[in-house]
Amino acid sequence: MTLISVSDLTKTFGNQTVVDHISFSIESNTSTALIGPNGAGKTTTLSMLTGLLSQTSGSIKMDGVKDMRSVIGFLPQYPKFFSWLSALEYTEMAAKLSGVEAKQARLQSQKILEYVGLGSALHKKTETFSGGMKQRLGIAQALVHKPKLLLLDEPVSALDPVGRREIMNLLKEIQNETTILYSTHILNDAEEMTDQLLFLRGGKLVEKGSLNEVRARFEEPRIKIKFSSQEQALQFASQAELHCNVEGETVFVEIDHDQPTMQQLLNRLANSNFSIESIEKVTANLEEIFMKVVGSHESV
Ligand SMILES: Nc1ncnc2c1ncn2[C@@H]1O[C@H](COP(=O)(O)OP(=O)(O)OP(=O)(O)O)[C@@H](O)[C@H]1O
Repeated sequence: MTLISVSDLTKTFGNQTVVDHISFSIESNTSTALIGPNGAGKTTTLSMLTGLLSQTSGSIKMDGVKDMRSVIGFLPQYPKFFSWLSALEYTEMAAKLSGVEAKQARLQSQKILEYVGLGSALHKKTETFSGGMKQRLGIAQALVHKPKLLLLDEPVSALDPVGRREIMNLLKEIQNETTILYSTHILNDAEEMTDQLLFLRGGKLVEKGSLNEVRARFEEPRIKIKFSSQEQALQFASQAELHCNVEGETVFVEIDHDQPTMQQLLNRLANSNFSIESIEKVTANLEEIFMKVVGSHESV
């Protein structure tokens, strides 16, 4: 079921269009990543979805919802945690600001802090928290009023690899109960849990689809052959009459319309005097795909 539909959403500041007629929809209980380099328009898009920023044109619609703010939870890119508040006080404050009644706010805050793994830090001041704990707290305050849509602006960008993994695992769990839209400039973050990828570049939506769909469009399969020396690699590449790139003693043979097949190459190498260390089929990694997608010009 479609939870939110965005149509031709546009934002201009002065004469600069920073979000340019983007359209997409998000299904309930799915996770969507808004991916793009610095300045692509991710924060501006999320700010319009939260209602913090009004759009210049275009529409944002959620079926049956008049005031979207009541059904949206938001974690900004640089949240302020008020160092003098405890985790419980901070989360309760967020709940009350979202209209939750006082007694219920306390109960829901305790519950959500347990859920995000801060059960033992309820009464600790936020100033003592690590980066990972702060992100957990930020997610808790965004979830405390039980929103239908959770918006997260770069939730893992400032974390080390361990913190990043922990938060991504938490988001995977949350996704079972809530719909998530998060921004990132790191495609690897989107690898496991994301149903839909939206690539922004210069304010335009340049690609959208599932990770597998995007992969299929941009993966550029190659066969990687490692020779015993660079000399052999260069010799093979010059004789092969195939599209080859040489890196040290390794040759990457591009596959175009399924040609050449692995079998063809193996047959060819078996009938030669080349000394081969390994041969395997490889595809572009996610970072390479990201560079290709954000380097494209067409909008979708
Ligand atoms: N209030 C504003 N006034 C003028 N220009 C703005 C304003 N807010 C954002 N911009 C411009 O809009 C563009 C998009 O910014 P935005 O913060 O949305 O990008 P982003 O993709 O979130 O980048 P980052 O990854 O660096 O956070 C940038 O060129 C930015 O300078």
